[in-house]
Amino acid sequence: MTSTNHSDFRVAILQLTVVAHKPTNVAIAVKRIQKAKINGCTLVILPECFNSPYDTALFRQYSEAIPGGETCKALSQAAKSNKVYIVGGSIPEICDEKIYNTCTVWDPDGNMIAKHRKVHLFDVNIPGSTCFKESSTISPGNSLNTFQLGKFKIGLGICYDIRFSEMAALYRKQECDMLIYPGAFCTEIGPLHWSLLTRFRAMENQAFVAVASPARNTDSSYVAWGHSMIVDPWGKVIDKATEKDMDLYIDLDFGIRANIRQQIPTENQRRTDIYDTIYVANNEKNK
Ligand SMILES: NC(=O)CCC(=O)C(=O)O
Repeated sequence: MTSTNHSDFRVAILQLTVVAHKPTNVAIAVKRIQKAKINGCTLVILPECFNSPYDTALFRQYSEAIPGGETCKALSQAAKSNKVYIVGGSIPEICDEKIYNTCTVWDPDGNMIAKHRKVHLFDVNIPGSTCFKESSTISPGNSLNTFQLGKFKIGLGICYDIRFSEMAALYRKQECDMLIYPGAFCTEIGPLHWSLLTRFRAMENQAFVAVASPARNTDSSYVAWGHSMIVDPWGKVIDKATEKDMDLYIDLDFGIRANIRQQIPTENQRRTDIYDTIYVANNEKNK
């Protein structure tokens, strides 16, 4: 479990305050990306719905084409002028009249190198707490998506996607070194599940996991939990934010991932003969 002072690269998680005015959200993101670059970061991660309130009634109004819309143009330019990789949180995307909750990834030349549409939509009904039906306006994505940062492979999910261990396991199977989930848990569920899920996905997949939330804004209809964080492959929280508007800059040493995979080699110890039939058996039963 030893760690060294070696850093493969420095990552920034920008916990931005999201307001109703889209150009303000985008301008603030661009400024903070520049600041992350000045602080030596190679990869910058933005929160879920960083250019729009997280509100089903507003997603269509805020939506834009990818990659032709104004937010993508700003992210592409910011990546290019600062020579950084950007995981652009998520934005409401419009395509063929459908709306998606979509994350874009930009390389230091300003090229879009990946795009992930939220696969699992946040439809929950907890009486007296949280009722949200993302599927009332958002359509789900149907694919898993990764990108390469040098020799490291990174898998993408958006918020509610983190609850589905199968998705993370598939990324593990694709040998992802890190998983990134822009997310906006609410203040009711966040305290119990946000950190737990992040640590669990990191520990069970022996990968770094970063979650990036908007800052808490009590003026918005949906109040985000905040507490963006990054967890190492042992499940240890390397750094975390409070609920406030703030940025994290974290050095990542991927050697630690090789260590845990060697020391606790669960990857080679899987009894797939027993449990990989779990859904097959269910499907057969339901026929
Ligand atoms: N934006 C989301 O998907 C919220 C997910 C969430 O709060 C959860 O509890 O899961």
